Amino acid sequence: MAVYTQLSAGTLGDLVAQYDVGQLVSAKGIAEGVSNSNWLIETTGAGAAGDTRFILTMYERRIDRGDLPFFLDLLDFLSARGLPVPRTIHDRTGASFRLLDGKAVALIEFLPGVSVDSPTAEQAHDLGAVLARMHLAAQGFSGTRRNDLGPATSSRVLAECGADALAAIDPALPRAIRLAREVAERWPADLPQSVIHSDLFPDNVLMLGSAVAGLIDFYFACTDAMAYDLAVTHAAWCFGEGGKDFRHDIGHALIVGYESVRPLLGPERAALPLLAQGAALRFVSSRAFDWIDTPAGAMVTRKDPMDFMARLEFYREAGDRAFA
Ligand SMILES: Nc1ncnc2c1ncn2[C@@H]1O[C@H](COP(=O)(O)OP(=O)(O)OP(=O)(O)O)[C@@H](O)[C@H]1O
Ligand SMILES: N[C@@H](CCO)C(=O)O
Repeated sequence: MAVYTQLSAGTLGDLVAQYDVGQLVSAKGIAEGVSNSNWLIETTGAGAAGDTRFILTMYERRIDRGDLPFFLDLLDFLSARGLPVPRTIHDRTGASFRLLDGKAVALIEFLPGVSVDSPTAEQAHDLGAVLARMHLAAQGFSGTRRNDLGPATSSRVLAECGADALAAIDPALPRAIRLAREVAERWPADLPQSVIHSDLFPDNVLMLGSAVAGLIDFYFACTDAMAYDLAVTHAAWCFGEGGKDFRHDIGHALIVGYESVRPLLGPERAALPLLAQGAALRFVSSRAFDWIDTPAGAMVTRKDPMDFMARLEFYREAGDRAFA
């Protein structure tokens, strides 16, 4: 479920009329996603581009409205540089978002493509290349945003969850408290940075055949190490069910694809095993926090932190071998 707010046809029609996109034809709630409400909007089309399909997003929670200009300007910046990123449709006054019943809403370009559960090596190679192109392009973006989900945060969040609450999820989970502290203490501070996506899971990538057609959901984008973004993507894409069954072919293709555009520096490559552990802990901590925070009967599917504990243990044990 990801339509938290019901909007009447009249409200939607009035909203769409604020944009030069033609008249509202239909609006369908999109089930995927958990953070925001999303609708697929169809219109009669207008304006230079003549597009008739759009995504309407209502920002429900977690997103600080002060960050919206950063996220939406970033989409426009990357799209204008030829990256497969949806641009923001600006309203007739030029604004990239509007307020509706006190909540921010934005109309976003619709991109074709489907999310894949189990990528091919070709898809992983293209994803790596697109990620590197995005990093290089984003170095020219003037906005900055601190990563508020870095290793120090993971460590603090897990400690605050507490060993007892973590053990209630799984007896092996409290160990994450110590591991997160150790990773945070060893975290490299001087790797080259750009604006990174930092949440590039399969559900945030739209594929057409073996090529990436869209990168979406930039709402965790922040200024941080490019190699960390590669490590997040590696952790998100290269494992089977439950974080088991590492797929070396996918990891290899991802890194080769990335380096076909932007070769890694020596210190970046050397840091990958640690960065991947930090990436795994980022999702262990946010998932554990959400698990404890979400009542069992809530209509939101809780994501299992143990899927990323399995990845963490793999990266600890495999070291450089995971990135060969
Ligand atoms: N620009 C786009 N073009 C085509 N489809 C899109 C676009 N943006 C979003 N979608 C569709 O809407 C779904 C939900 O979007 P998204 O993942 O951004 O949801 P969310 O609730 O904001 O994020 P989260 O993944 O954090 O739950 C996506 O899975 C995709 O199917
Ligand atoms: N992609 C994340 C959710 C957003 O932080 C996860 O799978 O835990």
